[in-house]
Amino acid sequence: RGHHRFSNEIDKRVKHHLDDSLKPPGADDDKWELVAEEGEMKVYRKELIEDGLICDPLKALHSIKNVTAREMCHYFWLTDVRKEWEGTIENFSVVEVLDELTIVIYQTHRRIWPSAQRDCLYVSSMLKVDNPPPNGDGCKPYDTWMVCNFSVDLNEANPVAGCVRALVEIALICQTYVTPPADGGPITRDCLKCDIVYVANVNPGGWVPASVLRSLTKREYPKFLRRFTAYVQEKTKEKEILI
Ligand SMILES: O=S(=O)(CCO)c1ccc(-c2ccc(C3CCCC3)c([C@H]3C[C@H]3c3ccccn3)c2)cc1
Repeated sequence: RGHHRFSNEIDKRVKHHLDDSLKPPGADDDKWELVAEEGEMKVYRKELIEDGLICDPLKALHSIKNVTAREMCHYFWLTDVRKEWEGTIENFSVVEVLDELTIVIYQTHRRIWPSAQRDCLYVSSMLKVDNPPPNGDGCKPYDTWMVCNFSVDLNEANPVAGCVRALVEIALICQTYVTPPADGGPITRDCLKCDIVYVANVNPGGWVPASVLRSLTKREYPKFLRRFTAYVQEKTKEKEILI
Protein backbone atom coordinates (compact mmCIF):
# COMPACT_ATOMS: atom_id res chain seq x y z
CA ARG A 1 0.00 0.00 0.00
CA GLY A 2 1.43 3.36 -1.06
CA HIS A 3 1.74 6.31 1.30
CA HIS A 4 -0.29 9.42 0.33
CA ARG A 5 -1.79 12.56 1.85
CA PHE A 6 -4.78 10.66 3.30
CA SER A 7 -2.81 7.74 4.83
CA ASN A 8 -2.84 9.16 8.36
CA GLU A 9 -6.54 10.06 8.14
CA ILE A 10 -7.33 6.50 7.03
CA ASP A 11 -5.29 4.96 9.87
CA LYS A 12 -7.12 7.18 12.38
CA ARG A 13 -10.57 6.19 11.08
CA VAL A 14 -9.68 2.50 10.85
CA LYS A 15 -8.59 2.56 14.50
CA HIS A 16 -11.85 4.30 15.48
CA HIS A 17 -13.93 1.67 13.66
CA LEU A 18 -11.99 -1.23 15.21
CA ASP A 19 -12.31 0.28 18.72
CA ASP A 20 -15.92 1.41 18.37
CA SER A 21 -17.86 0.11 15.37
CA LEU A 22 -16.98 -3.58 15.79
CA LYS A 23 -18.78 -3.67 19.15
CA PRO A 24 -22.25 -5.19 18.83
CA PRO A 25 -25.10 -2.84 19.87
CA GLY A 26 -26.01 -3.28 23.51
CA ALA A 27 -22.37 -3.88 24.45
CA ASP A 28 -22.01 -0.13 25.02
CA ASP A 29 -24.54 1.86 27.02
CA ASP A 30 -26.04 4.07 24.32
CA LYS A 31 -29.44 3.10 22.98
CA TRP A 32 -29.47 1.47 19.53
CA GLU A 33 -33.00 0.93 18.16
CA LEU A 34 -33.51 -2.24 16.09
CA VAL A 35 -35.22 -0.93 12.94
CA ALA A 36 -35.08 -4.04 10.73
CA GLU A 37 -34.42 -7.75 11.14
CA GLU A 38 -34.37 -10.31 8.33
CA GLY A 39 -32.74 -13.67 9.05
CA GLU A 40 -29.11 -12.98 9.98
CA MET A 41 -29.43 -9.28 9.15
CA LYS A 42 -30.08 -6.82 12.01
CA VAL A 43 -30.22 -3.08 11.30
CA TYR A 44 -29.94 -0.61 14.20
CA ARG A 45 -30.26 3.15 14.33
CA LYS A 46 -29.79 5.95 16.85
CA GLU A 47 -31.65 9.23 16.58
CA LEU A 48 -29.20 12.12 16.38
CA ILE A 49 -29.82 15.71 15.32
CA GLU A 50 -26.79 17.95 14.72
CA ASP A 51 -27.24 21.64 13.88
CA GLY A 52 -30.88 20.87 13.21
CA LEU A 53 -29.99 18.14 10.67
CA ILE A 54 -30.91 14.44 10.93
CA CYS A 55 -27.59 12.59 11.33
CA ASP A 56 -28.86 9.27 12.68
CA PRO A 57 -25.97 6.79 13.05
CA LEU A 58 -26.69 3.41 11.49
CA LYS A 59 -25.16 0.08 12.43
CA ALA A 60 -26.02 -3.19 10.67
CA LEU A 61 -24.87 -6.72 11.48
CA HIS A 62 -25.11 -9.53 8.97
CA SER A 63 -23.64 -12.97 8.39
CA ILE A 64 -23.51 -14.65 5.00
CA LYS A 65 -22.36 -18.06 3.85
CA ASN A 66 -19.92 -19.04 1.08
CA VAL A 67 -17.93 -15.80 0.76
CA THR A 68 -14.81 -14.36 2.38
CA ALA A 69 -14.24 -10.97 4.03
CA ARG A 70 -11.88 -10.03 1.24
CA GLU A 71 -14.51 -10.82 -1.43
CA MET A 72 -17.19 -8.77 0.37
CA CYS A 73 -14.85 -5.78 0.67
CA HIS A 74 -13.51 -6.21 -2.86
CA TYR A 75 -16.96 -5.95 -4.47
CA PHE A 76 -17.98 -3.12 -2.15
CA TRP A 77 -14.86 -1.13 -3.03
CA LEU A 78 -14.55 -1.92 -6.78
CA THR A 79 -16.13 0.90 -8.80
CA ASP A 80 -16.33 -1.22 -11.99
CA VAL A 81 -19.29 -3.13 -10.49
CA ARG A 82 -20.76 -0.28 -8.40
CA LYS A 83 -23.83 0.17 -10.63
CA GLU A 84 -24.57 -3.57 -10.44
CA TRP A 85 -25.63 -3.37 -6.80
CA GLU A 86 -25.90 0.36 -5.82
CA GLY A 87 -29.44 1.47 -6.63
CA THR A 88 -29.58 4.93 -5.11
CA ILE A 89 -26.78 6.83 -6.82
CA GLU A 90 -27.53 8.65 -10.04
CA ASN A 91 -23.91 8.98 -11.17
CA PHE A 92 -20.34 8.69 -9.89
CA SER A 93 -16.76 9.20 -11.02
CA VAL A 94 -13.31 8.32 -9.71
CA VAL A 95 -11.76 11.73 -9.10
CA GLU A 96 -8.32 10.55 -7.96
CA VAL A 97 -6.36 7.30 -7.51
CA LEU A 98 -4.15 7.46 -4.39
CA ASP A 99 -2.86 3.88 -4.40
CA GLU A 100 -3.96 0.48 -5.65
CA LEU A 101 -6.64 0.27 -2.92
CA THR A 102 -7.44 3.93 -2.23
CA ILE A 103 -9.43 6.26 -4.49
CA VAL A 104 -11.50 9.45 -4.27
CA ILE A 105 -15.09 9.17 -5.56
CA TYR A 106 -17.59 11.90 -6.47
CA GLN A 107 -21.21 10.72 -6.64
CA THR A 108 -24.70 12.16 -6.92
CA HIS A 109 -27.68 10.57 -5.20
CA ARG A 110 -31.18 10.36 -6.58
CA ARG A 111 -33.08 13.44 -5.47
CA ILE A 112 -35.48 13.07 -2.54
CA TRP A 113 -38.44 15.30 -3.25
CA PRO A 114 -38.99 18.03 -2.02
CA SER A 115 -35.37 18.56 -0.90
CA ALA A 116 -32.38 19.35 -3.12
CA GLN A 117 -30.32 16.59 -4.73
CA ARG A 118 -27.25 15.45 -2.73
CA ASP A 119 -23.70 14.73 -3.82
CA CYS A 120 -20.78 13.21 -1.90
CA LEU A 121 -17.01 13.45 -2.34
CA TYR A 122 -15.19 10.78 -0.34
CA VAL A 123 -12.03 8.73 0.04
CA SER A 124 -12.69 4.98 -0.35
CA SER A 125 -9.97 2.68 0.96
CA MET A 126 -9.86 -1.11 1.28
CA LEU A 127 -7.42 -2.73 3.69
CA LYS A 128 -6.65 -5.92 5.54
CA VAL A 129 -6.76 -5.48 9.34
CA ASP A 130 -3.58 -7.04 10.74
CA ASN A 131 -4.42 -7.15 14.44
CA PRO A 132 -8.20 -7.24 14.88
CA PRO A 133 -9.57 -6.98 18.44
CA PRO A 134 -10.86 -10.31 19.82
CA ASN A 135 -14.63 -10.64 19.33
CA GLY A 136 -17.09 -11.60 22.07
CA ASP A 137 -17.92 -15.16 21.20
CA GLY A 138 -14.42 -16.54 21.43
CA CYS A 139 -13.95 -18.15 18.03
CA LYS A 140 -11.20 -16.37 16.15
CA PRO A 141 -11.85 -15.11 12.62
CA TYR A 142 -9.54 -16.33 9.86
CA ASP A 143 -9.04 -12.72 8.69
CA THR A 144 -10.54 -9.22 8.84
CA TRP A 145 -10.94 -6.80 5.91
CA MET A 146 -12.45 -3.32 5.89
CA VAL A 147 -13.57 -0.62 3.46
CA CYS A 148 -13.57 2.91 4.87
CA ASN A 149 -15.47 5.67 3.02
CA PHE A 150 -15.18 9.19 4.42
CA SER A 151 -15.89 12.65 3.03
CA VAL A 152 -13.04 14.97 2.10
CA ASP A 153 -13.19 18.65 1.22
CA LEU A 154 -11.44 18.87 -2.15
CA ASN A 155 -12.20 21.27 -4.98
CA GLU A 156 -14.28 18.90 -7.06
CA ALA A 157 -13.59 19.56 -10.73
CA ASN A 158 -17.17 19.91 -11.94
CA PRO A 159 -19.77 19.38 -9.23
CA VAL A 160 -23.35 18.92 -10.41
CA ALA A 161 -25.07 22.30 -10.14
CA GLY A 162 -27.67 22.62 -7.40
CA CYS A 163 -26.44 19.68 -5.32
CA VAL A 164 -26.16 19.97 -1.54
CA ARG A 165 -22.98 18.22 -0.27
CA ALA A 166 -23.78 15.32 2.07
CA LEU A 167 -20.99 14.19 4.43
CA VAL A 168 -20.39 10.46 4.90
CA GLU A 169 -18.37 8.36 7.35
CA ILE A 170 -18.96 4.72 6.44
CA ALA A 171 -17.25 1.43 7.16
CA LEU A 172 -17.81 -2.12 6.01
CA ILE A 173 -15.93 -4.45 8.38
CA CYS A 174 -15.89 -8.12 7.36
CA GLN A 175 -14.53 -11.19 9.13
CA THR A 176 -14.05 -14.62 7.54
CA TYR A 177 -14.75 -17.81 9.49
CA VAL A 178 -13.51 -21.08 8.02
CA THR A 179 -14.84 -24.49 9.16
CA PRO A 180 -12.47 -27.05 7.60
CA PRO A 181 -14.24 -30.17 6.23
CA ALA A 182 -14.29 -33.09 8.70
CA ASP A 183 -12.62 -35.37 6.13
CA GLY A 184 -9.55 -33.09 5.94
CA GLY A 185 -10.38 -32.29 2.30
CA PRO A 186 -9.78 -28.91 0.64
CA ILE A 187 -11.59 -25.76 1.83
CA THR A 188 -14.66 -25.20 -0.35
CA ARG A 189 -17.15 -22.34 -0.31
CA ASP A 190 -19.50 -24.15 2.03
CA CYS A 191 -16.73 -24.02 4.65
CA LEU A 192 -16.89 -20.21 4.56
CA LYS A 193 -18.92 -17.69 6.54
CA CYS A 194 -18.49 -13.90 6.52
CA ASP A 195 -19.65 -11.76 9.45
CA ILE A 196 -20.32 -8.16 8.50
CA VAL A 197 -20.57 -4.93 10.48
CA TYR A 198 -21.71 -1.98 8.36
CA VAL A 199 -21.75 1.49 9.94
CA ALA A 200 -22.98 4.62 8.20
CA ASN A 201 -22.97 8.17 9.51
CA VAL A 202 -24.48 10.46 6.90
CA ASN A 203 -24.95 14.20 7.40
CA PRO A 204 -27.42 15.38 4.74
CA GLY A 205 -25.64 18.73 4.59
CA GLY A 206 -28.87 20.67 4.59
CA TRP A 207 -32.60 20.46 5.21
CA VAL A 208 -34.49 17.21 4.48
CA PRO A 209 -37.93 16.53 6.04
CA ALA A 210 -37.23 14.34 9.10
CA SER A 211 -40.10 11.94 8.34
CA VAL A 212 -39.02 11.54 4.70
CA LEU A 213 -35.35 10.92 5.53
CA ARG A 214 -36.07 8.54 8.42
CA SER A 215 -38.50 6.42 6.42
CA LEU A 216 -36.04 6.42 3.49
CA THR A 217 -33.12 5.21 5.64
CA LYS A 218 -35.32 2.63 7.35
CA ARG A 219 -36.11 1.19 3.90
CA GLU A 220 -32.90 1.79 1.96
CA TYR A 221 -30.24 0.37 4.30
CA PRO A 222 -31.84 -3.08 4.70
CA LYS A 223 -32.52 -3.10 0.94
CA PHE A 224 -28.87 -2.20 0.19
CA LEU A 225 -27.53 -4.91 2.53
CA ARG A 226 -29.90 -7.55 1.12
CA ARG A 227 -29.11 -6.66 -2.47
CA PHE A 228 -25.34 -6.21 -2.00
CA THR A 229 -24.75 -9.45 -0.05
CA ALA A 230 -26.83 -11.48 -2.53
CA TYR A 231 -24.85 -9.88 -5.35
CA VAL A 232 -21.50 -10.98 -3.84
CA GLN A 233 -22.73 -14.54 -3.23
CA GLU A 234 -23.91 -14.76 -6.83
CA LYS A 235 -20.79 -13.11 -8.28
CA THR A 236 -18.38 -15.43 -6.41
CA LYS A 237 -20.17 -18.75 -6.45
CA GLU A 238 -18.30 -20.17 -9.49
CA LYS A 239 -15.08 -18.30 -8.80
CA GLU A 240 -11.83 -19.36 -7.12
CA ILE A 241 -11.95 -18.38 -3.40
CA LEU A 242 -10.29 -14.98 -2.89
CA ILE A 243 -8.93 -15.14 0.68
O1 LIG B 1 -22.15 2.65 1.73
S1 LIG B 1 -21.81 3.67 0.76
O2 LIG B 1 -20.50 4.27 0.87
C1 LIG B 1 -21.98 2.94 -0.84
C2 LIG B 1 -21.50 3.85 -1.93
O3 LIG B 1 -22.54 4.68 -2.35
C3 LIG B 1 -22.98 4.95 0.94
C4 LIG B 1 -24.25 4.63 1.41
C5 LIG B 1 -25.21 5.64 1.57
C6 LIG B 1 -24.89 6.98 1.28
C7 LIG B 1 -25.93 8.03 1.44
C8 LIG B 1 -25.74 9.31 0.94
C9 LIG B 1 -26.76 10.26 1.07
C10 LIG B 1 -27.97 9.95 1.74
C11 LIG B 1 -29.09 10.98 1.86
C12 LIG B 1 -28.81 12.16 2.71
C13 LIG B 1 -29.86 13.18 2.25
C14 LIG B 1 -30.36 12.75 0.90
C15 LIG B 1 -29.58 11.49 0.51
C16 LIG B 1 -28.13 8.67 2.29
C17 LIG B 1 -29.37 8.30 3.03
C18 LIG B 1 -30.66 8.23 2.33
C19 LIG B 1 -30.06 7.03 2.92
C20 LIG B 1 -29.62 5.91 2.08
C21 LIG B 1 -29.30 4.72 2.66
C22 LIG B 1 -28.90 3.67 1.85
C23 LIG B 1 -28.82 3.89 0.50
C24 LIG B 1 -29.11 5.14 -0.02
N1 LIG B 1 -29.52 6.16 0.76
C25 LIG B 1 -27.11 7.71 2.14
C26 LIG B 1 -23.60 7.28 0.82
C27 LIG B 1 -22.65 6.28 0.67
